[in-house]
Amino acid sequence: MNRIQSAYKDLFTILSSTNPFLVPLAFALAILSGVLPPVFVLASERLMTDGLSIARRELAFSAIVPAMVVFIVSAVLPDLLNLLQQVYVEPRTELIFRSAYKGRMLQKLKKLRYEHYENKESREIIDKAYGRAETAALHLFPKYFCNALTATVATAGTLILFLKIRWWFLLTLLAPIVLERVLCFKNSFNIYEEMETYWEKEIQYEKLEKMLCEPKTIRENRLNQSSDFLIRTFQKRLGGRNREYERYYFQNLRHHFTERNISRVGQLINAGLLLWIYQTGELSFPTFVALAGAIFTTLAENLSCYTNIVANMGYHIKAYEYYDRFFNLSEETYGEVKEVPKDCSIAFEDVCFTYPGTDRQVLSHMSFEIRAGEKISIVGMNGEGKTTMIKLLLGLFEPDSGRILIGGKPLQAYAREAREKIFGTVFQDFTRYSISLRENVGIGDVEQLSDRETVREAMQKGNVLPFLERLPKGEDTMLNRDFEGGVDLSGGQWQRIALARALMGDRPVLILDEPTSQLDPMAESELYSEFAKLAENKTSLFITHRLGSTRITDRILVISEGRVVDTGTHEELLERGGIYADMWKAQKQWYI
Ligand SMILES: Nc1ncnc2c1ncn2[C@@H]1O[C@H](COP(=O)(O)OP(=O)(O)OP(=O)(O)O)[C@@H](O)[C@H]1O
Repeated sequence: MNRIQSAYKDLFTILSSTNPFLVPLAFALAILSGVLPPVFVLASERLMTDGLSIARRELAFSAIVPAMVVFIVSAVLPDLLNLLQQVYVEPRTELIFRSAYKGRMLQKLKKLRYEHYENKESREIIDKAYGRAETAALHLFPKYFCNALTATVATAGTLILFLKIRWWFLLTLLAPIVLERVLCFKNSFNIYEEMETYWEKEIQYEKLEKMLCEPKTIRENRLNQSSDFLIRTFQKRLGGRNREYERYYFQNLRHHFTERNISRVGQLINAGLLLWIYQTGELSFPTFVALAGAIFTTLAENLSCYTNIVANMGYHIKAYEYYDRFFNLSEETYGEVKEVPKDCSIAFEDVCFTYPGTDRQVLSHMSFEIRAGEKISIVGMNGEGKTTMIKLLLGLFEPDSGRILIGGKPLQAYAREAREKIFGTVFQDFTRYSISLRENVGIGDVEQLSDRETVREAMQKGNVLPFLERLPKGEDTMLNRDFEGGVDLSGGQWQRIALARALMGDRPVLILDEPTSQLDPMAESELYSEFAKLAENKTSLFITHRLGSTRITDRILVISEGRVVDTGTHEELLERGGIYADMWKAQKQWYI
């Protein structure tokens, strides 16, 4: 109950701060829509009474006109009010909620600890909250709130007409629907819980479906002729899920059937009671017909609408639980040190790390030191922990034990603004933003985004200029084909843009994770010969599988099983033998 209250408080605050007229308008429409049904019952009774009097020539025909007008207005107006609700209030509210909720959630996403994005449980909370909160809000208002208001007014108005005949109609009319809804209320939560258990399975086929629509996948599928196999896999997953739905609904069919018919039986009983009273001569024929009609129409519709809302509200309040849990997810924490260290030495002291939600220790007592300004290659076989080590160095994850020091201070000691200015990074799976080329580079340091000279300098260092000249609008060309006139680039060209982006802001630590994997031999060779200049005055970490390239750095760290197992220059490591020498021998035979 408290959650419903606070949800509504929040919704009304959002709406009134954006459009102060929307809530009063929705209230007015809802109340007027509720007043009209009992008026319709009265008008139809009056119409029949007057009609019979006219037939008996007791009244002139013109006497029926007022009742006829009220009858027509009360019959037609609800549809018009409903239309106004559907074409104005609901879409307008939807837009307001979308802006408010998306805005808030994006702000929270920005601050969230990065580890939540790679953690299954947190991912579920994020996805459910992000996908459902807005829909839940829209159901709570205007749908449920206004419909409940209309139904309450309409039901109360119609019940008064029955109470004037017998007080106990209050019990006989309400008891069946209350009983039905108590059962449905309980069951609607069960349906929700049932659906929750299948969420993971739904994700499995939804992700595959999304993948099947992507150009990258379509291209590979055409070549491998794997489309049919993957479509069959998708259908198998979807079919399995549908069978679970069917089984569930079949199991509950009898249950639903019994529940949903309690109110129908109640309607018949109440119509019988009304007939019994009519037989005593206490009711006129028009009153009997109008009220009997109300039992099966006005009253039935409004009571069932009202109670349906109560039943389904549980579903949407559950969505708010995810919304609350999302906002309770922990955020990045920062320290007090606001200055970027002058001496950007790096030290890992006995660092251990296991990804949240997994058992395997990926970094195991990792220790090493890198002096300020030193250029280091990091090598090792696949899956040994190189990228994980970088994620910890960037503060995306925190070690389970041990310390990471930058310039002699723990990483956590630095304030956000300082930490953001320490690292320039190119990840293996860098992002290809659908914005202009200049912006793609410039967002490496947003403060300098509008400084064309600085952005151009970074482009030059990243070797972007040679292909920039060939683009239709030069550096203002939109990249990716999501926009009209957008241009797609080759993998290597994108990689050069990512490198230029990392060079923005002249950050003291440069981290390059496989930066040449997509470059042609000429561009790769150029990057190696330019490396000393690119990394000038910077502490640099260069993760690579191309062992020859390690000679551009001062020293190599060899990573195996989550720790540094050897360090030295290319020549020293070859002489000493070991993992590096073995990897070099294996690779050399194909190049020399
Ligand atoms: N988000 C994650 N959650 C759980 N385990 C992960 C996650 N990311 C990586 N791992 C695991 O951590 C181990 C080390 O991965 P990492 O990416 O650090 O290796 P790497 O040395 O960079 O490999 P490569 O040379 O192939 O890039 C792998 O076994 C991988 O499966």
